[in-house]
Amino acid sequence: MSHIVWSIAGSDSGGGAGIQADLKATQSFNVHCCTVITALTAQNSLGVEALNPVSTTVIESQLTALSQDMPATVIKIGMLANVQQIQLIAEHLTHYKATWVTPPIVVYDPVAIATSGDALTEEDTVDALKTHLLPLVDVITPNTHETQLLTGVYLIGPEAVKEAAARLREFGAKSVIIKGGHWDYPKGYCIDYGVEADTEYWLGNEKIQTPHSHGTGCSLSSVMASCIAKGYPFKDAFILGKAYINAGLKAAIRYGEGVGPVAHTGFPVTLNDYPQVVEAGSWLADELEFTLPEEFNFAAGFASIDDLIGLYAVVDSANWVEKCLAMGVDTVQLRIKDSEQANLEAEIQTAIALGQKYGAKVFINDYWQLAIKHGAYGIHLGQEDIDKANLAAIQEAGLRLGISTHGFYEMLRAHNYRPSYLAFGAIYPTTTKDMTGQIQGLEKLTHFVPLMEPVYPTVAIGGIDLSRAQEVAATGVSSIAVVRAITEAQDPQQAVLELKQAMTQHD
Ligand SMILES: Cc1ncc(COP(=O)(O)OP(=O)(O)O)c(N)n1
Ligand SMILES: Cc1ncsc1CCOP(=O)(O)O
Ligand SMILES: [Mg+2]
Repeated sequence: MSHIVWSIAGSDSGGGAGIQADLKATQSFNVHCCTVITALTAQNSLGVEALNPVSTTVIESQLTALSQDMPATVIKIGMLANVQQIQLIAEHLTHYKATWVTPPIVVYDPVAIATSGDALTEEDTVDALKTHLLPLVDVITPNTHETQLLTGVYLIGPEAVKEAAARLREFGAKSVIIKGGHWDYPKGYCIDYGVEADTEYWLGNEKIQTPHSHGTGCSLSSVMASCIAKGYPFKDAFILGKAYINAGLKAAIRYGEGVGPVAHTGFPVTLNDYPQVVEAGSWLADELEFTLPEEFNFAAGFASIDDLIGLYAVVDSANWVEKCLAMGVDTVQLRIKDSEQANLEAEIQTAIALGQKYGAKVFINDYWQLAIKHGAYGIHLGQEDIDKANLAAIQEAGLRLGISTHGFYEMLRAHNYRPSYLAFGAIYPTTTKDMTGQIQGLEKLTHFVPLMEPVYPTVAIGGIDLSRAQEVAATGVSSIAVVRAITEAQDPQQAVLELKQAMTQHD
């Protein structure tokens, strides 16, 4: 599907920030970017020489032309040079949000100061931003300085960052990301904070040492706008923005005598460029003095899987476990969702014993205590299950651990635990489980696999049948997990044979 992002921002004659950066960043994510230019800045690598704001009449004519023919999925706002511009943009956003069939999502990167330290507004715009613009913003992405300017909160530590984010939400911004590029806490690290609805999260990565960071804010918010336009959750959009910037900083070179622009290197393909999800119990969390929720324990590094996971059947009874093993399915998971089921423990025990009898890999979903008690080959846990399970006990017992992920945030979170495999889904719509809002699609799988497959076996799950197995396998994923493609097949044995064949015939 084609997506349109509008960038409402200033032109940077030096080509490193503003509209010029936005066009390169959106292009890297194959998103079409329309532009509404608010100022023609005269700047180079050494600084800003003139602002040259565009008149509100000219801005309005650009908005009118675009709104008549090319409405945006996401509107990204950067430099607004004066109060009149802020008011004009706010009026138009209000109108779009009230009248468009699909109201646009607004991403605001509050550009006030250039990397050089020069001001990028004609006057003090803080009050106008708070009154007119912030109530229309879906996600705001200030850096340390911009946060302090907008909130008056000095960011001396994690609690202050949270307080500043809460202020921005009081002004009306629905979600807030406070970028930590200018912090140096813990030393040598860059820590970012995000809050949306009732969830908050922290990301961290080692600082990339380069003077050439011009245009990072504009580029990051444009990547976010592109990913949000493609339907990615805000968290995932931010993670991709971070990874994009990290890769770009590593590749940045000097043009001119001063600060060079961040490089634009396409979709981030190197895991090392991605930030860590700061997980309670991890080293970074300890440094930031985050406390562990009670009874939570962190453990990383689980036993590896002996051979290929291959065709992975997910079934709801020991009887089906046996049928699958007899048919030559490589890996089987017992997934019983009714915890009140009378024979639950017996079913688990039988499934584990069958795995041993066939010398096969049998995973138990959810019931980690029973899996340990009866010596299962492995356990499969979802993201919510991780917080409740005793990971150290699973690790000590030597059981393999598979973790479900739905997107880039969860992928990085799961990576903290160094599990035995990572599952990604749902790839397609499925009737087996309610996955509303969590359908990943083949494109995301195509990005996920090369990032993770060098580290773990990867598993694709959700809506996969014979007609789709080949295209899924073509992503390089090592395993395909299915429920209905086997359990609802007219001839399950034939289905197993054909699925296995499709998995090897994708090249
Ligand atoms: C191989 C595989 N991948 C994902 C899941 C889903 O697990 P989870 O998120 O724990 O959800 P439930 O299966 O418990 O509903 C899975 N079971 N297997
Ligand atoms: C358990 C699970 N987790 C994500 S999708 C899914 C169900 C997959 O079932 P099917 O293969 O029938 O679509
Ligand atoms: Mg589960």
